[in-house]
Formats: sequence, structure tokens, C-alpha cells
Amino acid sequence: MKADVPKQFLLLHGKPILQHTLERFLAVLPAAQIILVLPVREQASWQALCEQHQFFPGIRTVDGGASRFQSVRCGLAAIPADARLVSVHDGVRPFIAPTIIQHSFETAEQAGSAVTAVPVKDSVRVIDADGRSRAVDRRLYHLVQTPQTFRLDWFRQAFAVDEQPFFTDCASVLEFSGFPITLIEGAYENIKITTPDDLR
Ligand SMILES: C[C@](O)(CO)[C@H](O)COP(=O)(O)O
Repeated sequence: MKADVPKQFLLLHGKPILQHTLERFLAVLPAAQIILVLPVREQASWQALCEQHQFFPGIRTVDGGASRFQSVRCGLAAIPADARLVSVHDGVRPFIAPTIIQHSFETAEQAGSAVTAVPVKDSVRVIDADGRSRAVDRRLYHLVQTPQTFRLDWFRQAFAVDEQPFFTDCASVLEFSGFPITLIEGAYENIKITTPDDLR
């Protein structure tokens, strides 16, 4: 992001991006237990931001790990044993629609998993080992987003494996253990704020 502060703490309309994201979930699921996973070095800054913006959501915050997989595991350890579903969302996806959050939980309740995704709109080319590119059928591809919601028992079993280099999201972790992945319709505006142009 080329900023001095972590991107989830940058202000959007005067509020930290992370606050926007959490407010979306709190509005849809007021009774859900939200666990915020943050790197240990960011915990104090987040508390300071909450004070500054008078944002006291009463949610549990835990220290993350060295990778996305390890951080999700840290969050998982804080989930009560009697919970049925777990949903993982990127803190930097503040434009998540309430309807998608609801649909994600409803689908996971029925199917065991609900992974938000949108069809690819542009043409797609794959770069082969020899450096040449070739066109592929874009109808075969979806762009994966969050939330990603799962049965908690599947999730715990899947996250007990050793971390693999191709784990880029929770869906790839559950798929590795053989659990079926059900896609639900996401939204193009549900962007992951990653680079300065995303913020604009
Ligand atoms: C989970 C995700 O948002 C799906 O597109 C993405 O894989 C997260 O990637 P990151 O590198 O952990 O931000």
C-alpha cells in the first residue's frame, strides 16, 4: 500500500477500514461472536484507533501468526467448542453486502461450506513454463472472495494439517482435506483493498 500504517488501519470516510468491515458484520449478526486476528505488533495501534474513533465493539482480539494459515489457526483456537459455523473474512474487504453475509451462513448451514466468488469478466491467459502465454476459457474461472463460511467440525479437521504453500484461503485448506466447496455469488464491489488504486 506504500503507507506508514497497515492498510486495515487507513481511514476511509474518516474511519479505519477495519471498523467499516466489522460494522457490516455486527449489523447483520449482532449475536455472533466475532474474533479479530491481528499481528501482535498492531494490537496497541488498534486499541488506540478504537479509543480515537469511539469504537468499542466488545469483540475478542487475538494475536495472529506468521502466515494467513497460522493466523486463521490462532482465531480458530479462540472459538468456543459448541459453535456450529465459522466464517472468515478479510479485514480489508469493507464493502461486503449484508445479503452476502446472510447467504453465506444460510448456505454453510445447508451445504457445509459457502465460499464467495464472482465470475471472471476479462479474458484470461496462462503463462506456461517456457514463458509463452495462451488463452484459456474464462468461463472455467471464478475470482474468490470472503466471507468463507464452514461447518466448524470440518474446519477444525482441515486446519489440523501441516501448512501447504498453495493454501491462499480457507477454501484451499478445506479442499485439501477432501471437503466439498460450495460457491456462492459474491459482488465485484467486494474488493480487497490491497494497493493505493483500490483505496481511491
Ligand atoms: C482470501 C482471499 O481474499 C480470497 O481471494 C485471498 O486469498 C487473500 O489473500 P491475502 O494475500 O491473504 O490477502
